[in-house]
Amino acid sequence: MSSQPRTLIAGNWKMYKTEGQAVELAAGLVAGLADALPPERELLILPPFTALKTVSEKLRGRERMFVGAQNFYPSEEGAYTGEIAPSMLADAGCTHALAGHSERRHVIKESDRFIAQKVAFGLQAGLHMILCIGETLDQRTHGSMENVVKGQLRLGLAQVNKETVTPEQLTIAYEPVWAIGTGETAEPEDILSAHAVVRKTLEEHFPHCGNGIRILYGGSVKADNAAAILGLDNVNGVLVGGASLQVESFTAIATAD
Ligand SMILES: O=C[C@H](O)COP(=O)(O)O
Repeated sequence: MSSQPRTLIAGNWKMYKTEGQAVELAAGLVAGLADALPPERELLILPPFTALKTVSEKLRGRERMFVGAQNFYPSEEGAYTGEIAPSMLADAGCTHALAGHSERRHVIKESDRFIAQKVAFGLQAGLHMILCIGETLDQRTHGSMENVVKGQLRLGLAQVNKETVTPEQLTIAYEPVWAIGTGETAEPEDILSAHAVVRKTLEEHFPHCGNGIRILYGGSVKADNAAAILGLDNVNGVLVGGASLQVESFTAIATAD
């Protein structure tokens, strides 16, 4: 890529917020960030399914503000009780989606193969895909961070068309499982070393565009550590959970400098 990609500030609301609460939060973010979001940044909100449409309506017409889905099923339509298709997400105003979040890997037990299907299907359906990867505490203490990160990346990207994919379509989020929702943020050197592994693997996997694909950090990002994290090499944004659930903290993260 010739120009620097915009920094992505993403808020994953997980299974929080009723529709009314979600719209109130979205309205607060729009009011707080309409004039304050720095020009080189983009904001992405990932609400629960029931609030996608109304949150999208709140953000409609706002520059550099997007709505995404936390999950979907990789099929156009069909007898998949309880699931949702990318076309339905697009209909609700979604432009982005997650795949491989640690809670889906470890709680729902999604496999690397299924995650890979979602990444490829989501891209074909026109969604900007965010592939989440990251090691557990046990894997880290056994010195396996690098192998886990490389493996999840290679497997998760295995079905992506290497010739046609662009940095405008794909983002990676590195989220060490031990730092998610624990208040324990990775140290700068942990983030630097993991993101360097991700970058090198991306450059090997996608020789024509691996250097331009954004890499987000996620795991206990807060208003008081966001600026330092966003200033690190190979950190092109953050994926925020708990601190994205309040207007004040998420606004502070989105404007942190
Ligand atoms: O998707 C977001 C991550 O799971 C991080 O969550 P957290 O900021 O609550 O640690």
